[in-house]
Amino acid sequence: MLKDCKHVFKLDPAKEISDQDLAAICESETDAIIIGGTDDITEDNVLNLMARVRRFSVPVALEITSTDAVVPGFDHYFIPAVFNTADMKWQHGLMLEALAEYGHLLDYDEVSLLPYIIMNPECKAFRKAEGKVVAPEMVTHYINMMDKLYRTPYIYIEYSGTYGDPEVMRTVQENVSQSHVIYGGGITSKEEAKEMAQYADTIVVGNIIYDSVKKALRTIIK
Ligand SMILES: CC(C)=CCC/C(C)=C/CC/C(C)=C/CC/C(C)=C/CC/C(C)=C/CC/C(C)=C/CC/C(C)=C/COP(=O)(O)OP(=O)(O)O
Ligand SMILES: O=P(O)(O)OC[C@@H](O)CO
Ligand SMILES: [Mg+2]
Repeated sequence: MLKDCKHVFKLDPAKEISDQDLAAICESETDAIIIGGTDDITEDNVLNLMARVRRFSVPVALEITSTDAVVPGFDHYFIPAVFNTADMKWQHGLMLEALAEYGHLLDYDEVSLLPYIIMNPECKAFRKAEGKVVAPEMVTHYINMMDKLYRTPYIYIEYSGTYGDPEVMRTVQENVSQSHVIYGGGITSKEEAKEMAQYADTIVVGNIIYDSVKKALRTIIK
């Protein structure tokens, strides 16, 4: 689903957003909405946000971070897999348990793996997924492993909450051959969006929505 998307907004079901701001986001020229977050994700808040976003025609996907909060009716589902983790449960262990329990309900055409390298050690997702710090000289090796050996469909370079290092993204771009690169983290302006869009196929904009919808809308580059 993200393969045709240059710009995506990520909405957090645990955060409040007014109808007016949500309409501005959903009626913007963004290519898609992902609903997802790390903490306090419940069936209720996912269902509520999905129903509100569904009033608009923008495609909407769910990033599953809790098996208790999987709601039918999304256009697509993403399952995160963290590659720089100290505990493989965050790469495939939880996924395998979920498949053993719920696999019979899955339509694999509507589900994609979302492989992450989490670069910001301060972010919630890094802490939750027991991240291992990635030294700049290791970026190439992660990319070669994921892109050329695992041949993952996507590689999500996650700086959630902080603006990333363009040199790291340049290294990613120079080494990737087939994976679709997603960049997310700290984008708050058109200039930052343009800079990261040079290196990534898709850029994801999240937190700024909750500080200033006006600024968030300016990150849409076409
Ligand atoms: C209808 C249908 C599809 C039914 C399917 C039935 C079903 C339940 C199938 C199960 C599917 C499955 C295999 C699920 C596995 C789920 C699982 C537990 C995966 C592990 C998730 C994981 C690795 C979480 C780690 C954290 C992480 C990478 C989160 C990603 C999102 C992210 C980075 C958000 C940004 O953080 P944020 O919360 O915004 O932080 P701030 O507040 O600081 O901004
Ligand atoms: O919230 P921000 O920092 O914009 O990051 C977007 C997204 O990559 C979070 O998963
Ligand atoms: Mg967030």
